[in-house]
Amino acid sequence: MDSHSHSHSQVDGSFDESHDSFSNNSFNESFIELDGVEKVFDVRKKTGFMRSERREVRAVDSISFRVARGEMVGYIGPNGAGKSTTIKMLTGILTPSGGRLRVAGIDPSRERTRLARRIGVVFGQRTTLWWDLPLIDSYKLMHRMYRIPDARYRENLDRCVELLELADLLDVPVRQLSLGQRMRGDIAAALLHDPEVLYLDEPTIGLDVISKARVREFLRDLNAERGTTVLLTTHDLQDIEQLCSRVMVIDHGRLMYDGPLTGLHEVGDSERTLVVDLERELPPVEVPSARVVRVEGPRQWLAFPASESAAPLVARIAAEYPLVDLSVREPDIEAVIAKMLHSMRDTPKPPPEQAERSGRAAS
Ligand SMILES: Nc1ncnc2c1ncn2[C@@H]1O[C@H](COP(=O)(O)OP(=O)(O)OP(=O)(O)O)[C@@H](O)[C@H]1O
Repeated sequence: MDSHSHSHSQVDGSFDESHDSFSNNSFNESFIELDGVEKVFDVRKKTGFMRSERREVRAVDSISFRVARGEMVGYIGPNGAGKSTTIKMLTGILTPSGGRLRVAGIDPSRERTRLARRIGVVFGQRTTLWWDLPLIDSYKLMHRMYRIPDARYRENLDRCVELLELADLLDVPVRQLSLGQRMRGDIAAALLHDPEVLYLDEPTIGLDVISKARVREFLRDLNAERGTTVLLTTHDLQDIEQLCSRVMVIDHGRLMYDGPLTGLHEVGDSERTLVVDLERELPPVEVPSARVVRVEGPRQWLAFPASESAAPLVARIAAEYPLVDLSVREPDIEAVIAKMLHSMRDTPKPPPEQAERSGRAAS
């Protein structure tokens, strides 16, 4: 998908009609387009009796990016960075204070209802399902609300029920579902009308390992089979690792990085941890490119660069030590972002070739 490289390069927030992405095919392919988009909230703070102060909160500050049809992109950042505000503008719930925004060629805030037929939204912390009704009744209501043709509705419902394992849950009132069951129910609800783009806000939050794996597998299949474009907000790095070839980092309303996850690890020098269980207590393992950071009896923790594969390291340890078991732990997303932002403040920008290779860090 070569056309994406054009969108990666535009991170300065300027909107220029003559920009190359408007004069070649990538314009037609890009499904989501933001050019210098801003959202400023006016916040009034009481400062005394009958007195208040007006303050501006720049939740989104001149953000520009393109997402091509069929891409799966992670949209991450610290709390309050502006992620939800961006998603709300993309769905048309909020109107931008400035800049230009298009989804499938539509201005979301002007034509919210028309766009609603083409997008699906899942908020991990809230449900779009009717709390007191059995799951199937919510789906029936959506069938009518979105005027989904009967055959299409049946087909989509059957598919979701099968892949998300909902058969036994359809007659259960939503309030009785577990978090993981409810999440699968919500994902199905967002897909009944065949949306071309799916916005997912924390889709795996609070789920156990098995439910997470099931949701991720479903999303991967959906993207592969239907070419659904996915924009994913998450605090779980494994969501990004397993689903997204591209990740955007936003901080204080600004786009700070746009590129592959490995590039993000490189910019921040982040580390993963290999936890090995040896047959018995031994001196710290000695292998190149990893260092032992903790030892507890036969168990040892080795830190290694997150941008590198664990496979050679594992092979080496398995060959030289009495290995019983192992697991790889990802750094948390907050730590990766913090390191990246820190290193960007401290070091001059990388030369363009390097930025191109390892993803783009924007100022
Ligand atoms: N309706 C509003 N009125 C005033 N300020 C707001 C409003 N909505 C969001 N903000 C502010 O805008 C900033 C960005 O908020 P936003 O919810 O988009 O962040 P976020 O990246 O989604 O954070 P989180 O990860 O915590 O959900 C924050 O400072 C927030 O307080």
